[in-house]
Amino acid sequence: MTPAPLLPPGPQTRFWQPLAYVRSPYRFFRAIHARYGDPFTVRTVALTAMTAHPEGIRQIFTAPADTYHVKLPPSQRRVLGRHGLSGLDGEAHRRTRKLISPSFHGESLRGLGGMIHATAVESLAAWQPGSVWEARDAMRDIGLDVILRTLFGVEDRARLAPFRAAVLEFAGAFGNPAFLISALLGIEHDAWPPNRRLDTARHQLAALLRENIAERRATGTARADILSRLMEARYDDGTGFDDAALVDNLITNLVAGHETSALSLTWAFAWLGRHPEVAERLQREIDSLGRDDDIAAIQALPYLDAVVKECLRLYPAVPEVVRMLAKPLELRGYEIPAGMNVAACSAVLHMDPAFYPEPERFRPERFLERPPSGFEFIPFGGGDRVCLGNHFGVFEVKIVLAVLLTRGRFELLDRGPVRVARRGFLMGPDRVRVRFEPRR
Ligand code: HEM
Repeated sequence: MTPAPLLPPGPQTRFWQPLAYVRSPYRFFRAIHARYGDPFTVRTVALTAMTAHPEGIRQIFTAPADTYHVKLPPSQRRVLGRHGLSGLDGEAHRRTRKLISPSFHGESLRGLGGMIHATAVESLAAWQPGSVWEARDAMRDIGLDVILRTLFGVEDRARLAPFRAAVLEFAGAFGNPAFLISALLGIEHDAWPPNRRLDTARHQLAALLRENIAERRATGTARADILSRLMEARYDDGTGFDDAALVDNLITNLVAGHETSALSLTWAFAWLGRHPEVAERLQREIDSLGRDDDIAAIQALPYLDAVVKECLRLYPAVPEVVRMLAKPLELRGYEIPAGMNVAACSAVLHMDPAFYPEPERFRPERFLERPPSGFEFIPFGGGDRVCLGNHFGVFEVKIVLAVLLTRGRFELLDRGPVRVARRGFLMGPDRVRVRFEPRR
């Protein structure tokens, strides 16, 4: 009989761990790391060997692609579909990513700046002076409108309403706690109400997207949005995405992209309201531009860049980046067997005083004094599956913040200790109420 492999140390309890993980992954990972060292083994959704050390993270992110495979659980397939990037692995993933990636980077991204700017300006114009809003809701509305314009290409006012309703219903269905709990428990029946609500919502959204695609195929209208770019993209053999792949990739990006950016913006309000000295320095830098529609100038502001990174560092929306092993992997002296998961733990790495002195403090200056390496700062994951929207997300957050701070004044009403809450699959700040006054 072959001996069981020696895994990194970790607690032995079976039931307490998933519960503690679901309640607060930050507290859970930090406590276990402090007790057992690095790497460590935990039982979250599955048995997982984790590291928060840059060397271990390098080993995970630079391993050959065939070290890992993707097995989307049925609940995730229900949300993302069968033909989107997240469900692919190996060569199929590499090929598809190569085809999609240019639409989210470089020239294509620069072309989207005007749409994001217009979305932020229109949202702000609708707010009443003195109104109080929950930052998460307001930022989510902006995030959804950004998606509708940049990804789906919906600009026509008359068509916005049904699209917005379909996206909101779909986002509500996959973020519904009842759906998340049933997904964790493996309840997959089509007739189960949370599953049925999700299927119906996805079906309606997909129908609108297919209609939009068919119209473009018929009229051949070329536009600056991402859907147009995806429709024009070609593999080396001259073929492109069929409708099913277009729809699933648009929906994948909607799921992966709308709430993550909105949570980063919400964190910005939570932190700036508690740190007036940072808010003043940022305001001076943004005001120095004199206008808020010079997209290239906004992107080049060093302090704005540092503020956005510090918001991404403290409580990363995805506290651990997981890979499923198809082959054994050497992780800091341990051989982790195929079938297990490995994970890079940003929740612990981003709090390591060796890289981030006084890690609990919100201090954007740290990114100007000592920019971290790619294995010391991982809010977007890394390696072959690094977030497809890493540039898009930061680009969007910077434009929206620049517009809001140029045109508005914001007073944070909830100034107590920072509290973090689960937001579906993600983590984000709890209760960030803000009072708005126009500046000009
Ligand atoms: C601040 C905003 C965002 C954060 C913090 C974030 C974070 C992440 C993380 C941690 C991953 C997993 C990466 C890995 O496994 O190594 C990921 C994957 C992904 N993200 Fe993002 N994301 C953000 C914005 C976006 C946006 C705006 C989009 C698209 C519009 C997007 C699309 C995706 C996609 C498609 C994947 C899967 C990539 C693949 O499997 O190849 N994300 N994101």
